[in-house]
Amino acid sequence: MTAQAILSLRGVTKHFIQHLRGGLRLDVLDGVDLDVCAGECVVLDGPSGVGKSTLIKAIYGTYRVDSGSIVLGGIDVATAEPRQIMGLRRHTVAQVSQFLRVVPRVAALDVVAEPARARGLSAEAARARAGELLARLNLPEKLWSLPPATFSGGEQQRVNIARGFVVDWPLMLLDEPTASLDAANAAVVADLIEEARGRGAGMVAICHDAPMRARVATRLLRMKPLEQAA
Ligand SMILES: Nc1ncnc2c1ncn2[C@@H]1O[C@H](COP(=O)(O)OP(=O)(O)OP(=O)(O)O)[C@@H](O)[C@H]1O
Repeated sequence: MTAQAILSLRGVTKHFIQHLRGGLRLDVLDGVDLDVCAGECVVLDGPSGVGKSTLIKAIYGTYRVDSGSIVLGGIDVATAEPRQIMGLRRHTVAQVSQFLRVVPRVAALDVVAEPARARGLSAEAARARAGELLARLNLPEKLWSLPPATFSGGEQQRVNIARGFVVDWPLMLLDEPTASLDAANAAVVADLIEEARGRGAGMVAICHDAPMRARVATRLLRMKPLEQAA
């Protein structure tokens, strides 16, 4: 691990067995190395199906990898116990996908404030920070007290983004965070990414939109499809 690396991957390898295709073996990641330092936003680059989401899910501890190491916060996610992964998700790493996992009957403002509350901020301070973010992301204030279940795709995505940025995470994993946003809101997300980088956050992102990618990426990790055995 280099001096200031927040995240360090070495030799990460992963395959899937596709049971619906007669147990076909699909090799997706083969020896991925990556260091992400404070203030960097590394964008994963490669064709559809190359393994970008798989790599993000492996870093977040959702997918187990076959071999290699994924070190963040002094813990190797590749071999960590579930409670260590939960600890990393509470203090060190956040994943922001394009879809909000809707919590029934909880107001949008509280959905956004919750990670800040979980990190010890008072209810008042967490809600104030949540409100600032929702306002910046142009979510009408009349929606803040409603559960997001019935919100449009773009409204839910903005709630999700606000929830991701409500805490100053050391590492953020962004999976198409602007996929259903208009240009004005996508620009706000780009600002939030830049501000988080300025605070020293490291980021790994998937971003298909070329102008957005050009704006946020400090570096690309080029991923190539693996040759599959016949
Ligand atoms: N849980 C799973 N079980 C079996 N195969 C999977 C699983 N998750 C992903 N795959 C397969 O692994 C390959 C890589 O998928 P992944 O979603 O990581 O690609 P991607 O690069 O993010 O693609 P896209 O840009 O289209 O989102 C695909 O062929 C996919 O079908």
